[in-house]
Amino acid sequence: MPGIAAGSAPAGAGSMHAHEVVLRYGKSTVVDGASIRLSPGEVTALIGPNGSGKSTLLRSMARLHERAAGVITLIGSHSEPREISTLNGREFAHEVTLFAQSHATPEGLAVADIVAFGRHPYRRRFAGLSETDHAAISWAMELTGTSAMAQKAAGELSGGELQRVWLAVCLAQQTNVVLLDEPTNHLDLRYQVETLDLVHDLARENRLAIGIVLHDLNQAAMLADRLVLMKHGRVHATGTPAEVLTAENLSEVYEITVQVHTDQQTGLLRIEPVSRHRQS
Ligand SMILES: Nc1ncnc2c1ncn2[C@@H]1O[C@H](COP(=O)(O)OP(=O)(O)OP(=O)(O)O)[C@@H](O)[C@H]1O
Repeated sequence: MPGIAAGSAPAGAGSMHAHEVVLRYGKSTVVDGASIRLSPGEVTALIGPNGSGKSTLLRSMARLHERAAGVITLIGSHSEPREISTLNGREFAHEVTLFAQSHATPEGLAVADIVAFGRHPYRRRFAGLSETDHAAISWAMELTGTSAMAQKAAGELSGGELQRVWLAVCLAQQTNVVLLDEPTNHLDLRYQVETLDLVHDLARENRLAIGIVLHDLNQAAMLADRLVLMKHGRVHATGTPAEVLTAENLSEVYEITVQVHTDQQTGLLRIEPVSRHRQS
């Protein structure tokens, strides 16, 4: 995937603040008073064990899960802070996109037509794609390495290829806030690294505010400016990677022994869970 070219990229400078959010499935509370702030130019990673509430929190920030309590504020590129529930659908879709963990595959549709879904918030009823739409679609496909498969049917793609197509749909939407739920799932080593590099560049070069769920703590240490470590629906720790990725925090949350050291060559934190077979 190539680096980011100017032109079709979003303007940047949006941000989002979720405050004391409570989320439930039926009577069961799965997020209990969590707060998270996404700032322009920064990658904020949500980490934590399975079932700790990361995806549900992200979905509530995308207005896909109703809140039982809490406030989520969006600061758009040129506007005052607004509670996200007060924006109409089109306004919200201009500001926030979500890369979800699972999608129904539109088997017969060509990749370019799927990426065009990302332009939906900008299109008038029955109108074709504008030049701006085409430019945004090409930009998103180039960044995600999907241009060469533009005319292929979705049903002919591998899981990882499809994953990149859905990422292209999000980018074609050209929002200032980007929410990504495990975008490196199913990707091979090359596309894992390239996707993380892309996320980094989108934050740095386009000043997007990015919230990303990651399971791989070494990827989180490499990519994130800020981390939110969750356990049982609550924020256990938040701060820079050095503040959050301590052996103590990780052992408490994952309930195993974890070693943390700084790689001498890269200066990055390396997190290593210790197998019980290696413990003396
Ligand atoms: N559709 C659902 N109906 C009922 N409970 C659900 C549903 N989806 C998730 N949950 C529950 O909500 C809690 C939080 O789930 P969530 O998917 O947000 O966690 P997560 O931290 O993203 O997990 P993972 O790392 O496994 O993706 C879990 O206990 C889960 O069982």
